[in-house]
Amino acid sequence: MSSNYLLETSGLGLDYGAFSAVGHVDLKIKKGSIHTVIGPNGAGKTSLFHCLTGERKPTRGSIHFNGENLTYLAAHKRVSKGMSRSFQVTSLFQTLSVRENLRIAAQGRGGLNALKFWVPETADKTNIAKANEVLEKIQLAAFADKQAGELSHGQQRVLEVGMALCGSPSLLLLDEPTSGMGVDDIPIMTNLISELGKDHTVMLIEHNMRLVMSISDRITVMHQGNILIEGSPEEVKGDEQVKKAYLGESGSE
Ligand SMILES: Nc1ncnc2c1ncn2[C@@H]1O[C@H](COP(=O)(O)OP(=O)(O)OP(=O)(O)O)[C@@H](O)[C@H]1O
Repeated sequence: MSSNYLLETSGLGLDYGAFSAVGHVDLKIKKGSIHTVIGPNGAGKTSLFHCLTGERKPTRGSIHFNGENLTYLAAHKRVSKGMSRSFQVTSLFQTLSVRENLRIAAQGRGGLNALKFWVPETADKTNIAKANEVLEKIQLAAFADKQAGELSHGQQRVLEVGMALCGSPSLLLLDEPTSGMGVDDIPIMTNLISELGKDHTVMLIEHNMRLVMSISDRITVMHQGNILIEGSPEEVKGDEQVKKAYLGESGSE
């Protein structure tokens, strides 16, 4: 496997019964890039994402990460290999402070440790330091002692990304980071992902075309379970096949 790529799939596919949600996907994500997967509704983006995170076992093909085959590795073991996905708003601890949420996420780096009540003092100091570092990065330091449930929806989505960052991932996987966000909050997420892209490899699924076109290094367009094209934002923007695939799509801007 070429060392240029952090993640490579080969012939990756996922069937739901007789239906192929993902056909044969060869996805290559370059180290240090922001790589976005787009496509019309039902194109198979989320199914592909779930194969990458380990939430779904692929029906065929392989996934190599850092040169290692982890096609069938459990989701929590992928986290310890350096793959981290954003949490869902529903998985935030609403009545705990923003800092506590981050500390718990940092504690969970080794898997299910997040749920342990007793943590050695030195490890806890490291987790608190990580939480504080991430607080700065996601620009929520001013809200550190607020309950997560008191944040705006947009800030909660930012906190989800922060929780994924607490795992110090080499690959950050984001599933529609702006979904449900108000238009005023979208630039905050756009800037955050763009900033994170400076020292992380980021793979995301996203519908907001303004965000996609402004921050992506590479874009993979999926259609009916397969890759239609992969290219730079400019290449994708002008592609006739892509326009055709999106015809009749109202979910994209
Ligand atoms: N659990 C499931 N069982 C059967 N079919 C499913 C299941 N999950 C998804 N599908 C189907 O697989 C296809 C791909 O769905 P998927 O959610 O991966 O697409 P998507 O590109 O993420 O779409 P969207 O942009 O709407 O989220 C769709 O036709 C969907 O109806």
